[in-house]
Amino acid sequence: MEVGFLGLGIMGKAMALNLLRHGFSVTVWNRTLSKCEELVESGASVEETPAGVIKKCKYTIAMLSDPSAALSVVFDKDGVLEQMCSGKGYIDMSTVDAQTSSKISEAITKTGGCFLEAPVSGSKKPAEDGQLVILAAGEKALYEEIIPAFDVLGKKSFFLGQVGNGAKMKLVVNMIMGSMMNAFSEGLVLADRSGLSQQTLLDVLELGAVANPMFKLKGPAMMKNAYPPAFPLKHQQKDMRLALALGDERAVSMPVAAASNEAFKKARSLGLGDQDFSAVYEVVKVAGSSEES
Ligand SMILES: NC(=O)C1=CN([C@@H]2O[C@H](COP(=O)(O)OP(=O)(O)OC[C@H]3O[C@@H](n4cnc5c(N)ncnc54)[C@H](OP(=O)(O)O)[C@@H]3O)[C@@H](O)[C@H]2O)C=CC1
Ligand SMILES: O=CC(=O)O
Repeated sequence: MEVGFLGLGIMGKAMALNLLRHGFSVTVWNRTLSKCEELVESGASVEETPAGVIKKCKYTIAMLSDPSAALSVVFDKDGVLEQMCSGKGYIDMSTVDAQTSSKISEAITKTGGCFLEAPVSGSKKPAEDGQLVILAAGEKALYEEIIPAFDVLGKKSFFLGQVGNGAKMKLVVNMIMGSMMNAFSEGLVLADRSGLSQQTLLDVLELGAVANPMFKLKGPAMMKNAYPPAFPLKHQQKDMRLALALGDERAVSMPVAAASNEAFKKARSLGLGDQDFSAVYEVVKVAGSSEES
């Protein structure tokens, strides 16, 4: 199967490499074209524009940073729309809001092409291992056609109905994840300031009802103040912001998420946006400084 791939950041690179490893013919494009080199060494072809990829491939997947990137790659000069037509499918796996996704869907559909949004749950390692959870919505026929690629990229795919539902589900999940990361950071600080071992806290958490892979994976590095980027903090803050906007729209009060968003914003203002989202711990540590320290 031949697929195009737009966006070779942390996730896109891992996903495109995975497709190549599983025998797919992959044609890539990235805004910073030099990032395509590693993919070429692994057997990918390169095009110089998104339009070039669309022209060449029946199916094209995008994995871009945020709504503005997703829109720009579709609507700008040399973008997706210039070559989109009947018989082609565009699958946007970026995390964006439902409005952005719907705008892209309408434009693609007007050309006669098919659109699927398919944001993913799971970070760098699940992307490398083909263990993502795919939250698809949009054109059901395209979903069925692209399943061979989803089977390589993920451990489970959900089809959630009309465009927007995948985006909303992803934002709900990441709103919970961002709030959990803040609560976890506060727990690490509180344990430390109470004279308790943080490692023992991790061991206790692991055995109880709130055990989860995120605490287990991120905790040891956080204890060493290390935040190698798997899920960049700037993207987690974008997801909190978009989830809060969804809450505004639906009149859902979310004080926990709002407080977590403030902590991520503060972390960004301190220059931590490109670190892993667990770097919010740095903000919580400072906020948690008592008058005794
Ligand atoms: N990392 C993670 O753990 C996860 C991330 N996601 C989501 O997946 C998406 C990608 O994440 P990730 O790979 O981590 O992000 P990165 O920041 O590593 O990569 C972002 C990609 O978007 C491209 N890009 C940014 N702005 C533009 C623009 N204006 N025009 C064209 N291309 C642009 C970048 O190109 P360039 O190289 O030129 O900068 C790069 O290819 C995001 O929506 C994120 O929220 C979802 C699940 C997990
Ligand atoms: O969006 C991030 C993730 O880990 O899922």
